[in-house]
Amino acid sequence: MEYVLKTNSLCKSYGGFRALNGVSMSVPKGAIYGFIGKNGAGKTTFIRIICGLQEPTSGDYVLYGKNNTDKDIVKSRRRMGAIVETPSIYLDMTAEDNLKTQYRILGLPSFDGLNDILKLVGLENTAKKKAKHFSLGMRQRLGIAIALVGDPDFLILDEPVNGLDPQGIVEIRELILKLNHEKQITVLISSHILDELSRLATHYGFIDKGRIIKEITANELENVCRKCVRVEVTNVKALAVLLDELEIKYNIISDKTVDIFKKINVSKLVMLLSKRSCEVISMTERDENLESYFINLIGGVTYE
Ligand SMILES: Nc1ncnc2c1ncn2[C@@H]1O[C@H](COP(=O)(O)OP(=O)(O)OP(=O)(O)O)[C@@H](O)[C@H]1O
Repeated sequence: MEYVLKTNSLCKSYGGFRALNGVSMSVPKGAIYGFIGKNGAGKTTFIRIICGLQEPTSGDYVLYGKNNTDKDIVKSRRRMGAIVETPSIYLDMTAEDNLKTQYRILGLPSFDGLNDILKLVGLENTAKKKAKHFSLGMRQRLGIAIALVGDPDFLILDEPVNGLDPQGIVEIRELILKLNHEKQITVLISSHILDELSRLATHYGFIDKGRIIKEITANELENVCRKCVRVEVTNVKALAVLLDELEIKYNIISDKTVDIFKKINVSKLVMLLSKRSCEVISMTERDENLESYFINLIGGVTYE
């Protein structure tokens, strides 16, 4: 597997406080990597370090094959666009002038591709409207447009849908998917809006108290979180044999419980089992999602 970013035991201390405590994570090329953690978990600190805005206290990382201590890390960073915390836009300027400013900051010789970027983020018709008159969603899309100047193939977005209304959230989602699918841009996206992230991400990294507690692919997570009915019976073996006969998928959880991954006809199941001297003690529908998975991971604590 090819990785855009690999970090190795990154630590960051502020005085005596460890904001990052040995973060090792890997972002595969082509991924939409959902970076999940509650407020204060260390997401922004991590992103600031990767963007070169802060130095790690210890540990290192490799971005596009270059170690952060390597002089050529600057070249790797040119392949990256980012929004850290809030997008850096000039409110008194139009979308076009904001982009032109970014072209100049990056020292690009012409404004080639500017109109394409405006179109891509759906701001091509904003003409002379200044960014201060944009909706929050438009500002966020302008922030992404600015991050796209220089044609990056890795985009880092820190909480891009925070504070947006449902329509704004959908627009950002569609934009991120378009950038990933059509332009093959790898995206690292931090968020604590897990329902939204679960519609996008191909990979997840969970951070808590400055530590990565789990990395998992969306497919793996789907298997873990599959909708199922948990059935408690007096004879698991009899239930397993019956489910095999009916070609229904299941997981044996304990010597009394089985998770069944299909809608089942309860009365039929109870009747068939009773013929095999097996009683059903209880039956519960389980629908674990990204949010409950995360809460379980961090030890059952709710988050803001
Ligand atoms: N410059 C700083 N000086 C001291 N402490 C800091 C500094 N920056 C961040 N911290 C602390 O480090 C911890 C991690 O902060 P960080 O902003 O990285 O978290 P986060 O996961 O991005 O949270 P949020 O979702 O609220 O943005 C927090 O406890 C924060 O108070």
